[in-house]
Amino acid sequence: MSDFEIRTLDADELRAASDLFRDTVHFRPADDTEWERLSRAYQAGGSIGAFGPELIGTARFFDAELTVPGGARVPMAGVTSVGVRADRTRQGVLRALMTVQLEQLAARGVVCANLLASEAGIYGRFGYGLATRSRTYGVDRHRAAVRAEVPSGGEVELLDLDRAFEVCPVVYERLEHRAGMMTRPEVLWRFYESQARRHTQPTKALVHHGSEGPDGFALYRVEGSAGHPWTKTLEVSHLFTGSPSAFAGLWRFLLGIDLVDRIVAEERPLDEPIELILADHRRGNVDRVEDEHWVRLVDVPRALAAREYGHAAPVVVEVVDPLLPGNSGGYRITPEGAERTDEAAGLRLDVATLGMVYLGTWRPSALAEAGRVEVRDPAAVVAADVLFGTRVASWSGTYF
Ligand SMILES: CC(=O)SCCNC(=O)CCNC(=O)[C@H](O)C(C)(C)COP(=O)(O)OP(=O)(O)OC[C@H]1O[C@@H](n2cnc3c(N)ncnc32)[C@H](O)[C@@H]1OP(=O)(O)O
Repeated sequence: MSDFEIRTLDADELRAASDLFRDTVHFRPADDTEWERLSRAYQAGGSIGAFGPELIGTARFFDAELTVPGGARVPMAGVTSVGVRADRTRQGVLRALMTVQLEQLAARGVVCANLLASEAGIYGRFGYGLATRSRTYGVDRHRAAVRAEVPSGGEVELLDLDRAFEVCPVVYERLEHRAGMMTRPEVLWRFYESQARRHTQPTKALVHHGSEGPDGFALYRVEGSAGHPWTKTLEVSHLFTGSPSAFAGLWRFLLGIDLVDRIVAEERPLDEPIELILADHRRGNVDRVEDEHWVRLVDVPRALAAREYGHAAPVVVEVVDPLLPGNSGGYRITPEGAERTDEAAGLRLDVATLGMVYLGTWRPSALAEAGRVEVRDPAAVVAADVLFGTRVASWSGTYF
C-alpha cells in the first residue's frame, strides 16, 4: 500500500505544484510577475497532485485537438509539468499519477494524450510511443540565398510582442494542419507569451501576407555568442506556413536581417524543404534530429477509426494494452477504415508501439525488425507499411 494519495488540485494549490515541477527540472520557482502570467497556462481542473502528506508529485493536462492522417481532428490532452520531489522518486509516485491521469482522460472522452518527454526511458511503460520527430537546422546567413525560381509574391510584416500574441494565434488556426499538428488553446499561447517575456532579448514576430490574407508567421530572437557579442545567432521558433510562398517569403526576410551570422530553426518537420529553396543547399545544415511528441492512444477504437489509410490489402492487428485493457484486442485495418474484429491477427503490438505507427512516423516493418512488432503473417507487415504510411511527414511544431 502506498503512503500517498492522489487528488485533483484546487486553484490555490497550482503555484505550489508549479514550484515543485520546476524544481524537479532544476528551474527556480516563478516569481510573482512570472506566476501571474504562467498561471494562465493552467487549465482549471487539469492538475493532480500526490500528497504524502505534503505535495510530493504532480502532473497536469490541457485539452486540445490533434490532426490525424487524412485531416480529421480528435480530442487530445496535452500532458505536461510532470515531476516528483527528488526525495520521493522511485517509490511509485509517477506510476500512480499516470494511472489516475489516464483514467481521468479516458473518462472525459480524450482519444489520445500527447507529451514531450524529458527522458526517453520514462513513458513507454505507460503506453506512450514516440510518434513524431523533428530536426533542427542552421543556415549560414552570409553565404545563403534563396533560388530565383522559388515562389514569391507576398509581403512580410514585422510585429512587436504585444501584436504577435494577438495575430499569430489567429493565423495559426487559419492554416491547414498536417497530421501531428494540434490546436493551440489559449492556455498554451499564454505559456509562450510568458516564456517570451521572460527572455532578456526581445522576441519579434513576422507575418506573411499572401494573396488570400495572412498565411504564415515566425517568431524569432537574436542572441550574441558568449565572449563574442557581435557574432549573432537568430533563433527561429513557431514557424508555420500555409503556402510555399509564405515559407520562402519568411526565409527571404530572415536572411535579410542585418547583424546576424547564423539562423537556427529548431524542431522543424523532417521534410521541410529548406535545402531545396537555397541556391547552395550546403549553406543549410541539419544540427540534430530529435524526439518530438509521444502519443498515448487512450481510445484505440476511435483513434484507429479517425485516421485514413493507404491502399493495401487489409491487415488484422492485435493490440495489447495492460493499463487500459478495454483497448486490447483485434482491429481490422483497411483502406476504408478500421474496426474491431475477432479474426486471427497478422501482427501483434503493444499500445505504445501502435502510438509510434499511428501518425505514420515509423514503418511497422522497421519496428518488426527491431522486435517491437510480432509478425504472424509476413504479408501483413508489408501491407501495414502502406496502410499506416503518410505522404507528408507528421509533425507537431508545438511544445509544452
Ligand atoms: C511530460 C513531462 O512533464 S516530462 C518531465 C518529467 N519530469 C522530470 O523529468 C523531472 C525529474 N524527474 C522526476 O520528477 C521523476 O524522476 C520522474 C517523474 C521522471 C519519475 O518519477 P518516479 O516517482 O520516480 O517514478 P516511479 O517510481 O513511479 O517509476 C515508475 C517506473 O518508471 C521508471 N522510471 C522512473 N523514472 C525514470 C527515468 N528517469 N528513466 C527511466 N525509467 C524511469 C521506474 O524505474 C519505474 O519502473 P518500473 O515500471 O519498472 O517499476
